[in-house]
Amino acid sequence: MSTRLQHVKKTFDGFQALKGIDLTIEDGEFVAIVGPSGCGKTTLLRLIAGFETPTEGSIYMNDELVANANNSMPPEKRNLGMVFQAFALWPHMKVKEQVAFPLKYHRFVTSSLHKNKTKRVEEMLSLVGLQDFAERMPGDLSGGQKQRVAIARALAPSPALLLMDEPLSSLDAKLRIELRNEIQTIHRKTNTSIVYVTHDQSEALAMADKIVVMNNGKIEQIGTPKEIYFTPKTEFVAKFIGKANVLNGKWRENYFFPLKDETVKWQIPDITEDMKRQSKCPIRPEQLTLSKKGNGIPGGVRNVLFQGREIHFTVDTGTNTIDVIESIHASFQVGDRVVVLPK
Ligand SMILES: Nc1ncnc2c1ncn2[C@@H]1O[C@H](COP(=O)(O)OP(=O)(O)OP(=O)(O)O)[C@@H](O)[C@H]1O
Repeated sequence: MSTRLQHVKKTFDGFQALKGIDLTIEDGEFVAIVGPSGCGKTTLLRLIAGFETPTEGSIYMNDELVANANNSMPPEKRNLGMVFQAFALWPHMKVKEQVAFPLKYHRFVTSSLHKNKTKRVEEMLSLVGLQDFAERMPGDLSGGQKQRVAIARALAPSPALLLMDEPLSSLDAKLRIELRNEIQTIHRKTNTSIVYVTHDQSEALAMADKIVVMNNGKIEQIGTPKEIYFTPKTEFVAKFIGKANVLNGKWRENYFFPLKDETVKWQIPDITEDMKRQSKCPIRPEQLTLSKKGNGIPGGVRNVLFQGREIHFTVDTGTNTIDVIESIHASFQVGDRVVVLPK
């Protein structure tokens, strides 16, 4: 199912939480919504789900108008599944009953799924690796297992759109990576459209077909993970996704001059015209290197963080700090005078 938001605004008691959102989620697409706390991610998801009504603008599902300021189709009439941060399982139901529940009550369940509920429950539990846990109660499951049940339950009626709000944020780091891989596999197998809200940019980069970066109730940029990472349109996107350095300087075509001294001239491709107009150059720490001398920005090493696979350096240029990621063979120490160069 495709979902389209057109000029959607949402105001709560005079506070504008969404300031005009235009977004299309194509059929089968995995869209991640990222942004800092309070930027409007959950509000956007709740509007798509039908828990909130837009103050202005329209929402369409498969070209059918489902919501505008005057009318809003309730959640149960939209063909959706939902998974939230809190596991929200019913405490008195066995795992298999939790997954069977929407097969009885979701209004879009096909008659074949409805007739073969037991088989569908088995299928869903094996999809999330819980085939041996059908008889357990939620209280006897770990956090990761609970979230797997919530995913199986949401997917059982085969919804056309799955909405996930920070589904992994209450799990520990190792489980997050494990379930991240599982959600991707599930997406490949089911091809359900997914809208996935997270404040974790690495989750979005790893999982999504398309990333929507939000800030302050607005969309800053929509793009593939590679587009967002390598060609951020704004300083906010560059810093929020992957923590780029944003250097000030002058541009002449594809040449960037980070200093007044124009002998320091770097050739940098693929920078958006927006950033050039602002005389800024977003550059990733791993795209930079340190040297004792050369055609770069001079500074002093302020901090050295050994990370096992790489070393993170912070260089103080007098006006700014620049982050540089080097291989473990780099041997600079705090206090060394260096120059920063593109690799
Ligand atoms: N029912 C409400 N009444 C009043 N203000 C609200 C309501 N719901 C959300 N807001 C406000 O709208 C803004 C956006 O909230 P939202 O929950 O969408 O942000 P978020 O990006 O999901 O944040 P987080 O990552 O912290 O969950 C916030 O300033 C919030 O306080």
